[in-house]
Amino acid sequence: MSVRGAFGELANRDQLWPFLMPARGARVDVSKQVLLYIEDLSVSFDGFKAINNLNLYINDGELRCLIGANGAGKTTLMDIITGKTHPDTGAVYFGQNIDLLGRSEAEIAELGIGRKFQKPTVFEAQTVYANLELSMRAEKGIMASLGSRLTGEKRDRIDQVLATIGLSDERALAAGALSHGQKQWLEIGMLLIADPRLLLVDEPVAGMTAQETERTAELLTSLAGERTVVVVEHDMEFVRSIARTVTVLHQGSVLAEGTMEQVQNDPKVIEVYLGDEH
Ligand SMILES: Nc1ncnc2c1ncn2[C@@H]1O[C@H](COP(=O)(O)OP(=O)(O)OP(=O)(O)O)[C@@H](O)[C@H]1O
Repeated sequence: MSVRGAFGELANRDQLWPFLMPARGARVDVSKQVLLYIEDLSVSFDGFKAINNLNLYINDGELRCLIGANGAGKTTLMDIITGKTHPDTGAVYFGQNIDLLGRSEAEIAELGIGRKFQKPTVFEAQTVYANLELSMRAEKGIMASLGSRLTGEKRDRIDQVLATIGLSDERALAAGALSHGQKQWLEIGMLLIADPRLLLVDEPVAGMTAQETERTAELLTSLAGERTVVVVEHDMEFVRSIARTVTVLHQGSVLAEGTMEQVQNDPKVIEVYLGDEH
């Protein structure tokens, strides 16, 4: 399923004149229903293969969970997708037409790939609303941040995101006053402002209460469909509650893939990862 192909002159033009770019995500070719192609990917650190000939395909609109023991390569994989780490070999395509390798982190974010790190990094002294407003201004670039006022459309967008993340009633609260779970949702909201096509979420429920975990499951499930969501998580109960397809990474490669039930009963997985739980 090779996706190497002509990237085209148009894309080069877009790089030169970003203001000519059509609406975000509009150019991503998902005619084969696959949003992310990762093929024959490898990267070594000091001779150690953190990613080892990895092949992974994420369908457009799906909610995929990545699991794997410590050091399996999950973070490194996210780092490669988002342009933070450059692989030694392999291909990473966004849709069939956009080669992500060689692009900067900023360019990849611009293309509609948002990443949520484990620790929330909201602006604690600012209100929930102001945090969302700030990400909108950052998103729109320098021109928008030169003292321009929010238009009605932008305010509607913030209201919409507040409703999605369940923080409409907390809009005037300082972000620092939110619970840990609420901060995580706010940070997801800050990513949603940019309307990403693909959302990469690292350990979203670590440190959350049971109720917050449940709410996060609902949130991520509701985001899938319209967007594609890839979640890295260690909490197996949570993974069970949200995942339709689970990919198990081990030593930088895909060890197994399928429903939670399938991977749970896969002897290879039991041996290397879920053994203790069984
Ligand atoms: N920049 C780096 N330099 C050297 N080694 C690295 C670097 N980044 C990752 N590694 C190594 O690569 C391996 C894979 O690490 P990675 O962080 O991707 O695993 P992970 O699956 O995310 O683990 P965890 O669940 O603990 O976060 C580990 O052995 C790690 O020590």
